[in-house]
Amino acid sequence: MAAKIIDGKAFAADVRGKVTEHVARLKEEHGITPGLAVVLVGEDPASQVYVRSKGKQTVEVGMNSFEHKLDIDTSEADLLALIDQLNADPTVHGILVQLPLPGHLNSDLVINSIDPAKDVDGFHISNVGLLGTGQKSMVPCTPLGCLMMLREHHGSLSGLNAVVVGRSNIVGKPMANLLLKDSCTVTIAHSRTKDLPEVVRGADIVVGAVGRPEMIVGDWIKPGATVIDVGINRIDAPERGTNEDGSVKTRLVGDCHFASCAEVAGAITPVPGGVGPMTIACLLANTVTACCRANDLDEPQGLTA
Ligand SMILES: Nc1nc(=O)c2c([nH]1)NC[C@@H]1CN(c3ccc(C(=O)N[C@@H](CCC(=O)O)C(=O)O)cc3)C=[N+]21
Repeated sequence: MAAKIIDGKAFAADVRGKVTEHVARLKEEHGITPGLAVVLVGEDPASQVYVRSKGKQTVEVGMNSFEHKLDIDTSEADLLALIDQLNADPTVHGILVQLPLPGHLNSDLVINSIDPAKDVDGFHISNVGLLGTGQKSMVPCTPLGCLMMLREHHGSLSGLNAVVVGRSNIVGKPMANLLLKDSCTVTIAHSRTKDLPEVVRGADIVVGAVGRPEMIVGDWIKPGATVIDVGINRIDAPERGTNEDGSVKTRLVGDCHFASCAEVAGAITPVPGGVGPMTIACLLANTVTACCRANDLDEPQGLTA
């Protein structure tokens, strides 16, 4: 195995350390405690795990965590009323509505009702437009985490060929905008791209965000390229045996086939332990950034795009 493994867990711990220092300074020098509100509608088990993890880490870095758990059949009006209340609450600097929402709720409408200044996910159309035009915005957490790891590994990204595989609003598109802003030559590819392997072979930086388990294989990777794997896919792992209830055990894999990619790449992020932990760390970083902006204070260095 040739590639350097980029340790997202360690990197995330480092980001949380910086966030902790900033939070302490905001408290001491200004008497302000940043606050993050997380809204979860319904009881999806995976979402519950993420929300718990976010709340725990928010408290660990010294911020206030406000969790709002709503019934699965909550009406759109009630959800919008809660968001209005959080928008108006001066102790809340960041608002995250856990996605996906139940089908009867219009997620575009809900997300766009969040005050853009508190939109720590960076999903509000106003933040999307600001990022797309190179203006100051809230930047989506997953692409921001990927960018931080890429900058740390490469120093400058200027002139590098980046291929983003996946065109989602939450990862692919904002990732492409951030890479463009750092002067990469950017291609957004996806599952229907003609001759996708050949397109990926041209990349110095490959970002896998297509949501298909282990689709990107070593044979597609240019020797020495950096591979950032955003995918989190749970697949059956019969080699691990069965659970007590007789169901087959599972494991997490990325969108990149780790073993074969790692033989060719110069550096690669693992799954788990890569992009995932950085996503939550960047959510905390965005909350501090939002808090500083709301109070006309200098923003933390190195925690924004
Ligand atoms: N409004 C909104 N914003 C989000 O940012 C958001 C969301 N909704 N809905 C769900 C997805 C998913 N997501 C993850 C965050 C951390 C890990 C993470 O830390 N994963 C670990 C462990 C994974 C595990 O063991 O299950 C890892 O990759 O190492 C994964 C996934 C944020 N999301």
